[in-house]
Amino acid sequence: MESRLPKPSSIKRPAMQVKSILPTDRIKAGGAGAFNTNQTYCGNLLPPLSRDINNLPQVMERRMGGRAASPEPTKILNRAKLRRSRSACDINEMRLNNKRPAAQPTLPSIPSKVSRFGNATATVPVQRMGRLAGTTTATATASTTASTVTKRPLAARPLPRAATTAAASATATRTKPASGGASGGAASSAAPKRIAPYDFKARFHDLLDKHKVLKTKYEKQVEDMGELESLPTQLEETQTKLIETESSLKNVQTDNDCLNRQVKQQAKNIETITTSLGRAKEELSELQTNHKQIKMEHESLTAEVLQLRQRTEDLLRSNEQQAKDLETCKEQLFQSNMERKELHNLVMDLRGNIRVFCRIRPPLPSELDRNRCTYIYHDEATVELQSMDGQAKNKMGQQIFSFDQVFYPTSTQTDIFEMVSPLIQSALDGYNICIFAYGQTGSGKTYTMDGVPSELGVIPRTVDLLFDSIKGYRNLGWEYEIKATFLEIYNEVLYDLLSNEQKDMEIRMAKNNKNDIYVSNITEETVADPHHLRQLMLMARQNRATASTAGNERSSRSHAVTKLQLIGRHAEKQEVSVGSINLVDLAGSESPKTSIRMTETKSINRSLSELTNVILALLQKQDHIPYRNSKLTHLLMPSLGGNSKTLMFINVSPFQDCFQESVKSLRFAASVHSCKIPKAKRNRYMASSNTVPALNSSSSLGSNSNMSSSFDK
Ligand SMILES: Nc1ncnc2c1ncn2[C@@H]1O[C@H](COP(=O)(O)OP(=O)(O)OP(=O)(O)O)[C@@H](O)[C@H]1O
Repeated sequence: MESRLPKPSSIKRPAMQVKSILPTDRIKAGGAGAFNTNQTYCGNLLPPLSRDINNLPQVMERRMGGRAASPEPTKILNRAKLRRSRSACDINEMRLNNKRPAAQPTLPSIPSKVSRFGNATATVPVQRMGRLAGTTTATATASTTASTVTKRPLAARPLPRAATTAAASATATRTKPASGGASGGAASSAAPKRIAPYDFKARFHDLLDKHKVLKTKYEKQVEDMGELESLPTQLEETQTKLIETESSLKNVQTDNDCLNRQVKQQAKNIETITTSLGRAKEELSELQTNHKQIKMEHESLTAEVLQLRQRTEDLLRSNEQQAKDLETCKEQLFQSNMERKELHNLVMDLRGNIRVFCRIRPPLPSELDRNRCTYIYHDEATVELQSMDGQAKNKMGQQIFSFDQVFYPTSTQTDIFEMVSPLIQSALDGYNICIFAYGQTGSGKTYTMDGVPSELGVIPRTVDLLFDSIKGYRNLGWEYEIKATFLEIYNEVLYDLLSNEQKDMEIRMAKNNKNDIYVSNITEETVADPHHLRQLMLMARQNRATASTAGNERSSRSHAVTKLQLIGRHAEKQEVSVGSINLVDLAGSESPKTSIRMTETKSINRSLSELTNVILALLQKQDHIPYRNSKLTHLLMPSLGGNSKTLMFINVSPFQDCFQESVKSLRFAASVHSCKIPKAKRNRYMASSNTVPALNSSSSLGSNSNMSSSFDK
C-alpha cells in the first residue's frame, strides 16, 4: 500500500523568521521584574515552545552546534526518542506543512472520515477525544499532547493565555458534536480508543489533529513572542512615560503645593478682605447716614444761598445807590470842611492875627518868702499891676493892661492849651503859625512852652494834637507829612540842636517867595509818630545852652526855635496844603545890673529889643520893617509880618523885685496886642500846578524851597 502522504524530504521549513529564544542580554536588560509573569523564561529553564515542532531541526542543529559537531549523548538520546515517537506520517505531514505557507496550512481531505463526522470541525477524532477523556480544559489537552510529543513534563508550565483560549476553543469545538448527540456523548465518555499501529489513516488523522493543535499553539506562542518582544520597548516607553509622568507628577505636586500656598494666602486675603469689607460696610453705613444729613443740610443751605443771592442782589443795588450817595456826601463833606476851615480862620482873623496871652506864674514853694506885687484881674483879658512900693506906685501910675487872654497863677497847662489849639488847627489848614513866649528870666516861658513831665507844655501838646488831627483828616482823604527842625540863636549865632557838628548855618530867603525864609544846613527830620517827635525834642533840649541866672537857676540863655512843617495832600481832589508851626522859647531878658555874663545878656536884650522894634514898626505901619537887625527877627519875619498867625505869651513873675521888668514886658505885649497885622493867607496849591512840592521830598518850605505859592485872596 502506497501512502499518499508526502515524503518527508519534500517538507520545507517555514519561511517565517521566528526568534527561537529571547536574547539573554535583552532579558537581563529587561530585568527579572520585567518578566515576573513568566518566571520560566526569565530563568531560562524551559525553552520556548516555538522550537517544538517547526523549528525543531534548526533548534536542534543550533543546540548541537551544527550537524558536523558530535552530539552529546543526552541530546542524541532525546533525538532518538523523538525519532521514535514520530511516525512517517508525522514527518510527511510536517514536510507538507513546511511546504505550504505557514499562515494557512492546508491538509489533504479524507473523504471517508469527513462523511462520518459531517464537517471539518468534526474531524477531530473521537479516539483522541476519548484518549483525552477526563480532561475538560484545552490546557490539559495541550499538556498531554505536548508531553506526548516532547516527552517533557509540561503540565507545570503555564500556557500563555491566548494559547489556552485557543486550545479551549478547539476542544470546545471538537466536543460540541459529541455533547450534542447521544453517540457523541457516549464516545466522549468512553475510554480512549487505541489506534492500531496498522491504522495509518487513524494515526494520520490523529497526528493531523495534534498537528493542528500544535500549530495553533505555535501561532499563539509566536503572537505571544511578538508581544513579549515588544514588551521591552513598551517597558522603555512605559518607563519613559513613567519618568515623564513622575516628572509631571512632581511638577503637578509642586504646582499643587504652590497652589495650596496660594490658596492659603488667598484664604488669608479673603479673610482680610472680608474683615475690611465688614469695616467698609460699617463705614459705608456711617457715610450714608452722614451723606443723608449733609444732603439735608445742603438742601437747606441751597435754599439759604438762594435767599442770600437774592439778598445780595438787593444789597448790591442798594450798595450802588449808597456808593453814589457816599460820593455825594464826600463831596459835600469836603466842601463843608473847606467852609469850616474858612470860617475857622475867619474867626481867627477876627480875633487878630497876632494874639497876646498874659500868664502870671505862681511863686514856687521855695519863693513863698519873697515880696510879691499885686495883680488885680479886672476880667479874663485885663489885669492891673500894683507895686507894693508906694514910691514906685506913684511914679509908674495906674498899670492896667489888656490882652487877648490873661491866665491866673492858678491856670493849668490844659487851660492854656485850650486857647492855643485852634491855632494848631489852622496850621493843618495850611497856615503859618508862630507861638513864642516873651518875658524876663525866670518868669515861666520854658514852663509854658515845654512844661514838665507832669504838666506838659504847649509844644508836646501841640504834637499830640497834630497827630490826632491827622487821623481825622485821613478819613477826609488828606495824608500829612510832618518835618521838624530844632535850632537855637545864642549870641547871634545859629546852632542845630539835632546835631553837635559845627555848621555854617544861615537864614536865607526862598527864591520864589519873598515872604518865606529857610535855614541852610539844618537837620530836618521827618516825624512818623508823636514818640519820635518827643525824642527829638528831648535831644534838642539837652543840646540847648542853659546857665544859672539871678532869676533862674537853670535859665535858657538862647532863643530856641522849633519848626514843624505840615504838608497835607488830598489825592482825589489833587490838593496840597502846606502849613508850619514855629514854637519859640525866647531867652529871658535880664537887667545888666544883675547879669553875670554881660555879653550874653546884652545879646539877649538886644535881640529882644529888635523884636520890639519890628513889632512896633508893624504897629506903626512903617515902610521899613527892621527884620534883619537881629537873627531872631529875621528868622521870625514870616511869622510876624507875613502870612502868619502869631501867638505871643507874656510871662511875668509875681514878685515885687521883678516889678519894673514885668511892667516893661506888659507894656510891650499890650502894644503888640494893639498891632494890626495884614490878614493871613492860606497856603493852598493845586496838585496839577508846577509849584506843588513833591510827596516825601526832602526839600520843604523851611529849608531850600523853590516853591512858588498862590495864595487865597
Ligand atoms: N505856671 C507855673 N506853675 C508852676 N511853676 C512854674 C510856672 N511857671 C514857671 N514855673 C517854675 O518857675 C521856674 C522858672 O520857670 P522857667 O524856667 O520856665 O522860666 P524861664 O522864663 O524859662 O526862665 P529863663 O528865661 O531863664 O529860661 C521853674 O522852676 C518853673 O518850673
